[in-house]
Amino acid sequence: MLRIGITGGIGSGKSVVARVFAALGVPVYDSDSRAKYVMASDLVLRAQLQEAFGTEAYDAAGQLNRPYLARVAFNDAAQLARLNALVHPRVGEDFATWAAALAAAGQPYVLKEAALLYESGSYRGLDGIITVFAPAEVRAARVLRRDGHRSAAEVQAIMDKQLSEDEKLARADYVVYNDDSQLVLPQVLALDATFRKRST
Ligand SMILES: CC(C)(COP(=O)(O)OP(=O)(O)OC[C@H]1O[C@@H](n2cnc3c(N)ncnc32)[C@H](O)[C@@H]1O)[C@@H](O)C(=O)NCCC(=O)NCCS
Ligand SMILES: Nc1ncnc2c1ncn2[C@@H]1O[C@H](COP(=O)(O)OP(=O)(O)OP(=O)(O)O)[C@@H](O)[C@H]1O
Repeated sequence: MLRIGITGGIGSGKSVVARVFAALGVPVYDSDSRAKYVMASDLVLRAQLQEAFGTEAYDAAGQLNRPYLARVAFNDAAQLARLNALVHPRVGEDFATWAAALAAAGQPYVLKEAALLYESGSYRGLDGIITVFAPAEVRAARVLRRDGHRSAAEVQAIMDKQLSEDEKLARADYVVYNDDSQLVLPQVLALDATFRKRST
């Protein structure tokens, strides 16, 4: 079974593109939401996050305090590195377990969707990477429309913590253009055929 990564900067549309693969029956691992699930359910990780970022890392109901962590981590490279070092290895283990079950069930390929495949090093365990491309100004406008609670400066701060589009494009094995220059569906169908063929 192939393990294919799908990445792209904030607002590139990787979740939208991943949903098209999912509609074709491809299992998709959503690293963002799995990271949040692991941060909420893994008691060791929870204790480590509270030790690193204070008890405010969780709210009174025991839920992850995302606005607090976003403020702390997206404004300070050292704090973000600390958060990543605690969370990313656990997400890696969670993905490995998830993918092993699907391999045993005979899936030809699965997708791992993550904003940070290169930055987190998790590209190393994958058989190919798709980068979803859209220019920075288009991505910023989409995120401002989607995330009402984030300011333009906050979106820019997140972009500054991610690899540039140029670098992601240079390192990608496959690219899906989601900048309105091409239709997405034919690009996804072509990749789906490629991966099914590669897996045989
Ligand atoms: C800091 C947290 C709690 C903020 O949550 P919030 O709901 O406000 O934002 P959300 O998760 O939707 O992130 C917004 C966007 O920021 C970007 N982003 C998320 N984590 C990171 C990071 N560690 N480094 C750079 N960019 C990031 C992504 O493009 C993401 O879509 C959350 O992002 C988090 O737990 N991040 C650490 C875990 C992680 O790295 N997740 C990403 C893939 S594993
Ligand atoms: N081609 C498009 N035209 C218009 N809007 C789009 C297009 N592609 C995606 N969007 C919208 O842009 C926003 C960002 O897309 P999406 O959530 O898929 O991005 P993402 O890459 O997963 O971002 P993040 O890193 O924040 O998770 C969404 O609201 C989505 O509906």
